[in-house]
Amino acid sequence: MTAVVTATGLTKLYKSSLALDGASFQIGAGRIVGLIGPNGAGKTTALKAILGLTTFDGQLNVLGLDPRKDRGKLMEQVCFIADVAVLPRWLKVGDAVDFVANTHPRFDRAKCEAFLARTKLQRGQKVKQLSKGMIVQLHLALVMSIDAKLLVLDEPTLGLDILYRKQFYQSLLEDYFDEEKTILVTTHQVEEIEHILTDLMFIRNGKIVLDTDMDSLGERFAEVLVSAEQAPAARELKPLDERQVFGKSIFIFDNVSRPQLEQLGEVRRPSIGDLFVATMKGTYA
Ligand SMILES: Nc1ncnc2c1ncn2[C@@H]1O[C@H](COP(=O)(O)OP(=O)(O)OP(=O)(O)O)[C@@H](O)[C@H]1O
Repeated sequence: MTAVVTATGLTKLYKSSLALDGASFQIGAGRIVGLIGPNGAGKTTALKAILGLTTFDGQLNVLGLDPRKDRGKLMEQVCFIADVAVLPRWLKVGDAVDFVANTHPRFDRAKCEAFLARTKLQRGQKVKQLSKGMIVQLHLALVMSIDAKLLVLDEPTLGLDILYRKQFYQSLLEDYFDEEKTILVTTHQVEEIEHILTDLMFIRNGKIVLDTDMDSLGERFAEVLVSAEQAPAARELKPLDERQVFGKSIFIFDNVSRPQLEQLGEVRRPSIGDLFVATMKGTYA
């Protein structure tokens, strides 16, 4: 695997909290990776470290560069949308497009115009006249039109309606992504990105607690719908989680043999959301 990001023992200590606690992971080229974690888990901090926007301890290599030393060079190949994206209130939509077209060598104006045509945004509108979601739409149109090797998205669809969210992920896949590009995305709306991810990382208290590609995830984890009579036998197999639905139990198992599970009931792959809830149990205890 050609690694685009390699983190080893990534640690970030803020005054009173350990945001990253020795996190280690690798992201390969041509992957779409979801970094998923509860509030305060360290997602934004990890992204900031990757982008050279914060100091940290440990080793980090991004596209062959050290984000601490080579931020300028890195920015030529990386694009980023923050969850707190800000554009000047006086800026007109058309001027924003012109500005990026004039300053970024990898910006494709025609692509940007095509993205904007799918929104209600008008060239003459000022940022202060736009709704929250429309500002995000403008930001996404600008960033998705830059041909970057690594695209980092921190909660990219925050404040967007469901129609646009679906459209965004679809066009991320169809119009942006190719095997030369890598996307790292954080979101709390996991069910919406499930179908586009090639890899999944769970982060909790600054540590990576799950790091898997989606194919292996389906082999390792299983969800089984079990009748009340079979439930005690299922519990014997030490499930990760159990929840009740209409008098039946749904169990999630980690690394239990398929034939064994098939005797208990219908086996399927758990959704990322259910796996997340099962893995993160006790987070707010
Ligand atoms: N500038 C800062 N100064 C001090 N502590 C910080 C700072 N930024 C983040 N933290 C702390 O670091 C930890 C991780 O924060 P981070 O923003 O990385 O979490 P997150 O996973 O992105 O959370 P969320 O899903 O809520 O956005 C939290 O405990 C937070 O309080």
